[in-house]
Parts: sequence; structure tokens; C-alpha cells
Amino acid sequence: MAAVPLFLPPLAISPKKHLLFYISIFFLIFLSNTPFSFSISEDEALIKFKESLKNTTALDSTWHKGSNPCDKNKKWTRVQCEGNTVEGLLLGEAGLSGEIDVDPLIALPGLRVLELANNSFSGTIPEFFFLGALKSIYIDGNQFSGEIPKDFFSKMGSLKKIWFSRNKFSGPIPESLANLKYLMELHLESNEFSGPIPSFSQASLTSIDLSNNKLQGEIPQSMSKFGSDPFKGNNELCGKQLGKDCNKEKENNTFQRAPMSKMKWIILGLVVSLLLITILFKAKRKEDHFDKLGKENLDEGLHVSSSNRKSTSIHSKGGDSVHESLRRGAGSQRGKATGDLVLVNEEKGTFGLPDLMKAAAEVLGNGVLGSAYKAKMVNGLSVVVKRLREMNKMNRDVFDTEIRKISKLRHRNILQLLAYHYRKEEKLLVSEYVPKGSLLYLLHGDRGISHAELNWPTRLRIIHGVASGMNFLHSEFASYVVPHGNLKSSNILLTEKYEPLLSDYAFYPLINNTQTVQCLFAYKSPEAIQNQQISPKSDVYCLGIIILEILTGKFPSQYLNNQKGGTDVVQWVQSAIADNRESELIDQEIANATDSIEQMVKLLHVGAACTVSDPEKRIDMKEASRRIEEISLI
Ligand SMILES: Nc1ncnc2c1ncn2[C@@H]1O[C@H](COP(=O)(O)OP(=O)(O)OP(=O)(O)O)[C@@H](O)[C@H]1O
Repeated sequence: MAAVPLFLPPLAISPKKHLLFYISIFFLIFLSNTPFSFSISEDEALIKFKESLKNTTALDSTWHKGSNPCDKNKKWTRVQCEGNTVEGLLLGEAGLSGEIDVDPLIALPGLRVLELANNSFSGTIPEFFFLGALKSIYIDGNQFSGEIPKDFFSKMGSLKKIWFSRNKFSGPIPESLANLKYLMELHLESNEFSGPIPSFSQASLTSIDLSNNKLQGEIPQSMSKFGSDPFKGNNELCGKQLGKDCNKEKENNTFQRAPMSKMKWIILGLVVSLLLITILFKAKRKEDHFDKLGKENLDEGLHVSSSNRKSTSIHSKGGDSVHESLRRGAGSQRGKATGDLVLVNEEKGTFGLPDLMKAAAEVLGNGVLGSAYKAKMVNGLSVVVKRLREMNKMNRDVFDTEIRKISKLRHRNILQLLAYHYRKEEKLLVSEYVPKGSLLYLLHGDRGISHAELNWPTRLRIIHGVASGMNFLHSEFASYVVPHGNLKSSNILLTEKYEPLLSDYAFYPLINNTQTVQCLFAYKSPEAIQNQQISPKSDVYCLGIIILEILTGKFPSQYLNNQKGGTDVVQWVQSAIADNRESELIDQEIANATDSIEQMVKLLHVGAACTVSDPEKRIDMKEASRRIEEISLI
């Protein structure tokens, strides 16, 4: 049979697995008209998979044999569905361990995303190559070790995103990775990979990180566009990016090992002394600073330094400063050692109200929902404290329940809540500070380096991430009136690597009913303006605005209350589509990527479909994210 060579399994597997592989292929070929679920249903497959894992308490409450994992009303937790088919397993940070049995997952024909990040899995890499249709695989932050066979990925041609970082993989980077046609993201950082880097030349590859391994030799020419960061922490790598001439490397090594001359010793001595003096001086100044903060802030309320570094004190409408409020909260409420701050995520470290009170603070802004402050704590952790003005007067238990639902979410494009504070008259949400700031700022505010870096691949990556986060929220909060409710570019934060993080989501149940119209951007959708109706489709409208904003580079008039100023991006795009002149709308700063104009125009059409005025005729989030996912770099 001519097709047989195509179905050769990767070499490095046991004879038993060879047999299993061929049995699977037999089923696929001969029963291709029969759903695979005839042999094993999706619920059975998932239960079997779960049985191979340990510490599955995160799944136990909903994963039950005999029920439909994709049931609209009782969907299994951490299962992502496309209609009635399992499309993704989002099992990150679930406390899981054990030996992953991949076999049952073969019975999930729609499986495209497998996320097992930040668990406690160990041992050699499981046989993921049986899952040939996977598009994304995330196993970062585990204890996997050993070599990955070089042809491991050769039958996984659909893979786009591979995150294997923060494990203990060793040996060479598998060559088959370099042949993945659609690869977009490759993260292998913080492992023990050694040997040379294969030549990655895929145009689709926009995000790569190989830092902190033991890689050796010259960085391939084809990878010069990635700069130096992805290669740092590999002592034996050389190349232009790292400022290490490969030819001179050997010489340099010899030179470095040669005994130092007397003069060099003297210079080194001077440098070290200078360094020591600087460190001592800084430490002294820091001590003074914290002493001052400790005394003044505890007694007089929060003193903040704004970006122009003027010291000021921030007061709410009632004249109360955040610090003052925190101080009273810490003193008056039932609470743990952390005061009355409830920590919901300890990955970034533990802290309490006293730490926040001692932190150096800076005002970030005063949005419609409340004010946001950056607080840099003594332990170095920077957080954002959001003081919510218009929160429902719900009792503590109801508030706790809502916030805990939010805090359980784990997705790479969702900003993680770290802690919260509840008092009748004060509600604070604490999340990690994201240094690059918001998309709004980078697109319209800053004309510096960060703005220049918003090239087409980066913008597409941001849209992909936003769509993925929104799709996730719509699946997790499917029963909510509006799962995000407040999607706009100031609520999209960007990490150092321009990975978008959605913030201020799922607030709809928390906000005073009388205030939602003023507070939530979903209320700017046409259906809300015309008849005060919002629905999950209002989120789709907001996503459409983001797409149009990113592609045109224009500030949408929709963000303004009176819509005076800015550009009516919706109207503009509709008339351009009618006149067949879509490409004219593309932001000049990305339009130079002429090879990609077709992709940009395609995306513009998705933006238009998301902003159709009648919600009945508007596509839903699943369809929007599917169409966005389809658009990749060429
Ligand atoms: N975790 C964070 N890291 C970095 N910057 C943040 C963070 N959270 C908020 N910001 C930035 O702080 C500023 C103020 O945020 P805030 O959420 O108060 O206002 P907003 O997003 O403009 O309006 P809204 O209250 O409607 O959400 C914004 O520019 C926002 O992008």
C-alpha cells in the first residue's frame, strides 16, 4: 500500500507501541466513515486518561463517566469544546502528577490543544506524537527530563505552538522541530538542551526562546531576526547577536584563561571597590526610604510617586487614601497573618496588607471602574492594586464566591488575580504588574521602540492571544450575561514578549446595576445603545473593535462617550469593504509587509464580521476565534 511509508511511527518507541500505532492507523483508514467514538466515547477516553494521572481533585467534581464532557449546561471543567467535540484540554496548574497515558487521547479526534503546564509531571517525554493533529502543546513548568528523539515531531505537522520551557530536558534539540511548517511559537528555555541549534527558517515563527540551556556553536544565520534574548544563558553559543565572533571565540577563551597582568589586577581591584561603594551607598539610601515609608504611610495614608516623581497623596471621593483604608481594614477585620488580604495565588510569593502598606506606590490611572496603583513591595514584587468604586453591595460570601471563580482561571492570555480585599465600603483587587503596559498605550501613546516593535507578526500574535483568551472566557463563563464585558485596548496588557493578557474581565455580576452602563465597554455595542441589551455577542463586538484598532492603528471613536474625536473604525471599514479598497486602511507602519496584505485584509473582514450591528447576524466568539486562528503568517 503506497500510503504505508507515510505512517511509519517515530523510531524511538517500543515494539508494543508500534503495534498500537498500526492498530490506530488501521482504524483510521478502514473506519474513516465511522466515528472513532464507536470504539470508545470521549467521556470514556477522558476518564481513562484521568486514571493515569495522580492528584486529580481539580477534575473530580465534573469529570464523570456517562456524561457529555461538552454538555452546554454541565461542561467538564478544563475541557474546551467545539460544538460537541473535545477540542482542548486545559490542565495547567492543576496540581497533577503521575505517568501520562497518551493512548486514550487518540480517541479524541478533535483534540487540538493540550495544556499540562505548571504541574508536577516527571520522567521522559510522553508519546505525544500519537496526537498528530495537535496544534498547541504546553508542558512548560514540569520536571520532564531526558532526551527527546530527533524525529519526535515528524508526524505532528500541524503543530503551531510548543512550550516545553522550565523542565529538565537534555540532549540535542530535536531536528524534526525545524521541519514543522506552521510553527509559530517555540519555547524551550530553562532546560538542559545541548549541542548545536538546528536551522529554524519558518516564516511563521514569531516567538522563540532557547535561553538558559547548554547549547553550543554558532547561531544559525536564518535566526538573526530574533535578536539576542532567545539565546542568552548558553555560555558556549556564539554569533553576531551575542556579540561573540565564532572564529575568535577560541582565541578569546585562551586569552581569558591566560594569567592576568599586574595592570589588569589593579583595574579589576578598582572596579570591584567602586562597585562595593555604590552598593553600600544605595543600601543606605534604601533603608532611609523604607524607614520613612513605614512611618509616614502607616500613619498618614498612602504617599504615591506619580510618573513625574512628585510625591503626592491619593484620596478617593470620600477623602480616604488607599493606605488609610488598608490600615483600617487590617485592624478591623477577621484575618490571617496577611491582614485581611485574601491570597488566591501564591505563585509570585506571599504578601499581606502590611507589605502593601510599606510599598512604594505610583498612580497608573483612574478608569471608569476605579483607580489603579502600582505598588512595588520590599521583596521586589510589583503588583497593581485596583480600587473598585462601583462594586455591588453584595455580602462577603457572595463576593468571595465570584472572585474565587475568577481566581481559578488559568490561561496564558488571562491576567491572574493574586489577592483581594473585602470590606463593605472597600474592595481591592491585586494582580501582577505587567511592565509593558497596555495595548492602548503602545498603539496610540508611545512612538518609541515599543511602538516600532508592533510590526505585523507581533500584531497578529496579539490578536491570536486576545481571541484565545476571549474564547476561553466564553467557554469558562458560558452562563454569564457577558463573559468579559469590558474588552478594550486599555484592558489588554502586554508582557515583555508581547503576549497579551486580558484584564478587568467577568466583572458584570460585581458592578452596581445602576452603573454598568457607564462602566462596561460592552455597553457601547449597538444593541446596548439601542435597547440596553447585552449578551456574549457584545464581547464579540468589542473584539471586532480591537481587531480594527490594531489593523488600522487608529484610535476608535467608540471608546469615547460622545464619539467626538477618534475614528469611527466600524463605519470606515464597512465603506472600504463596499468599495473594495480595504488595503488602504491598513496602518502604514505594517503595510510595508506587502507579502502579508492578503492576510491583513482577511483579518479586517473578520473584524467587520465581529462588528455587524445586528447581534443576531454577528458571528459568535467561537466562530470569530476559529477564523482568527486560521490566519497565520505566510
Ligand atoms: N496589571 C497591570 N499592569 C500594568 N498596567 C496596568 C495593570 N492594570 C492596569 N494597568 C494600566 O493602568 C491604567 C489604569 O487602569 P484602569 O484599569 O484603572 O483604567 P482603564 O483600563 O483605563 O479603565 P477601566 O477602569 O474601565 O478598566 C491603564 O492604562 C491600564 O492599562
